[in-house]
Amino acid sequence: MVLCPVIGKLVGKRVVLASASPRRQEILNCAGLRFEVVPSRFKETLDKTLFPMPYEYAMETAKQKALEVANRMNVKDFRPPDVVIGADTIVTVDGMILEKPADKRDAYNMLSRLNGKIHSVFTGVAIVHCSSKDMHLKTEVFEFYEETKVKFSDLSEELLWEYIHSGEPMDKAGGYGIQALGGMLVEYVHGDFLNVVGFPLNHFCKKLVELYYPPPKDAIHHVKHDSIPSVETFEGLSDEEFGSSNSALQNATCKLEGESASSSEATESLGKKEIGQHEMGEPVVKCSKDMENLTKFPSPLVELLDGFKASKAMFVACKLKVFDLLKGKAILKTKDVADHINASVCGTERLLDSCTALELLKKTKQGYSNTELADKYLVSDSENSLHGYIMHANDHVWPLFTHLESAVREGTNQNHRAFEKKAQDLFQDSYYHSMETKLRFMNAMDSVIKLTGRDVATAFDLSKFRSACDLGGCTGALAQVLIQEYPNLKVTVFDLPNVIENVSCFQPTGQDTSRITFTSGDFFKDNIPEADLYILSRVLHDWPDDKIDALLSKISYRCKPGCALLVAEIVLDEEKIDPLRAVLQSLSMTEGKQRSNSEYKQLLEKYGFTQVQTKITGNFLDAILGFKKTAHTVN
Ligand SMILES: C[S@@+](CC[C@H](N)C(=O)[O-])C[C@H]1O[C@@H](n2cnc3c(N)ncnc32)[C@H](O)[C@@H]1O
Repeated sequence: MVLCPVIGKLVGKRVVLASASPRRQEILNCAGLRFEVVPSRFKETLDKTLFPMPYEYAMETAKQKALEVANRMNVKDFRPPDVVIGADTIVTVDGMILEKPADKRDAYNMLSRLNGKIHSVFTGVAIVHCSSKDMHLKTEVFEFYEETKVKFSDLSEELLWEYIHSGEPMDKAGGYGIQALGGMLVEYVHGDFLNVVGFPLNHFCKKLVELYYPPPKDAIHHVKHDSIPSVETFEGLSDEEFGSSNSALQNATCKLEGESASSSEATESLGKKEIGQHEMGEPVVKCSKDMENLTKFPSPLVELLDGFKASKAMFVACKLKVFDLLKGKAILKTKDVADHINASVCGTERLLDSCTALELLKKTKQGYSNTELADKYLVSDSENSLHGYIMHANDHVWPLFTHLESAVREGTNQNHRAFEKKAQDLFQDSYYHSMETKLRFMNAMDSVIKLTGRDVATAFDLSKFRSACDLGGCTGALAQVLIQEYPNLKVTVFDLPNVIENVSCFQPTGQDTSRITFTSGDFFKDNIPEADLYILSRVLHDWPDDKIDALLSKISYRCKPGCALLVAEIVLDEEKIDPLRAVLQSLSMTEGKQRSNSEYKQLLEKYGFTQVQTKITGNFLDAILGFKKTAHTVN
């Protein structure tokens, strides 16, 4: 239930709390806010001496926490959330800022400083509104702080230590938690209690009012519509009106003359308050923005409803090479584009307009041209082109997803329905069943690694390894990055014979590839080459447990103590609901599955790899590294 009408302003928006604090989550949850939690990775290490006032430090830290999350999510999800909320709580006493204690001794020092005295608790809050254009994040930051004074009783050493040994002080600013055992230390509080807990809810709601309910404008603005006379609207009803129990009011849609409902019907449903004076003989309907929001089609659902149309529009424009035609500074009229792509003028116009609405093209009087985003990623021969991956999505993934309902009902891959061919082996029978599909798949893999390979290769320091073997290394795109990053490394790319036969057309010109060797074989049946470092990039998620067992047993057997296995996959969160692209990818129902960090760790440990570390890169693929401890025996 949404208790506070201003919180309702955030309904339908993707709101993220950039804080791991369970107390902040609880306060905002209780207020009825729906949000995701993405703890910030911003280190709280700003130089305190740069801030004349302690609350300035708290506000800056809150802002940096929120911005870090907004940036990370923009890169990860290719679009930012709508709102990110950051907060930072500090305690100040005798001009000193106290944050979370590092250990028990630190907690003792802090609590001794507070003992018997009045101190201030400041929480800085940043509300960051996000948007993005061509993947460039734009932010608007609104900040505030709240101060609460707290008086500690005179406490004995024994009590202080007893409290410290309870473990409660460790993750709390100032070393105490007022909402739990720490409440016993406090004589009185002046100000907002929840601010001491970690989040000044009252001030937050006031800030939302300020942001979303600007004072009513004297000016009434005119709404223009082709088929109806211009009418006037007021913006911003009061909270009271917004929260009115009159359900007819809440459910009412603004009805204007010329629309199907008569004005008397409108008067009835909206009540007198909503129907204004007649000016110049025209009815004036006062329609608050809040009511619009309540009755508006929820935007996240609109995005989901239309998402498939947007994807397909981009796929088709790529397939017809529209972006290739408009590459660089080219500007073309509809007719010219239609002629070049051999398509109808009316169909081409609709496609070009849709791509413009999707911000892939720009439209001016002179014609259509590529946006920066399209030039960089959608032109088929650009350095960072995702064209290959998009064609794979169009020609392979799309048909599979048209049978999603059957996939869910039957719990199986839908190759037989989508391609009229049962796939015993995903690669031989599906991706590689013709030269065309094989090259398309190889192109898709190549294009993704060109964009993410560097992050995988540098997720860990691999400089101590002299030889690597990229199992299922496909075109050798990751091998290319590895030899550039590590001058002493030689890489063997191991893949199926019909892949290795075709790698030559993917090799970069003018680069030294002498440290890369291509070897063909089947990693389930054949011996795998010897190496210090084995790599499995996007291999494990494709196979069922028995195949994984065969492959990892073989690698473990070949891998000498001190040597390592590097896995590149999208790592799911422990709840397996994030990142979205991995969750959705699993719907195509290959026999394999996506895994969480703890599952990858367990899997690697099962096959004799220790010190397993994971790096979430923030790019398309994450990296997991484990070291072989002792020789593993294959059963
Ligand atoms: C999903 S692709 C990943 C390619 C590449 N590692 C990457 O991350 O872009 C899986 C690769 O494993 C290869 N592969 C599949 N089955 C194989 C097998 N039995 N032996 C060797 N390679 C195999 C495929 O040919 C393909 O190149």
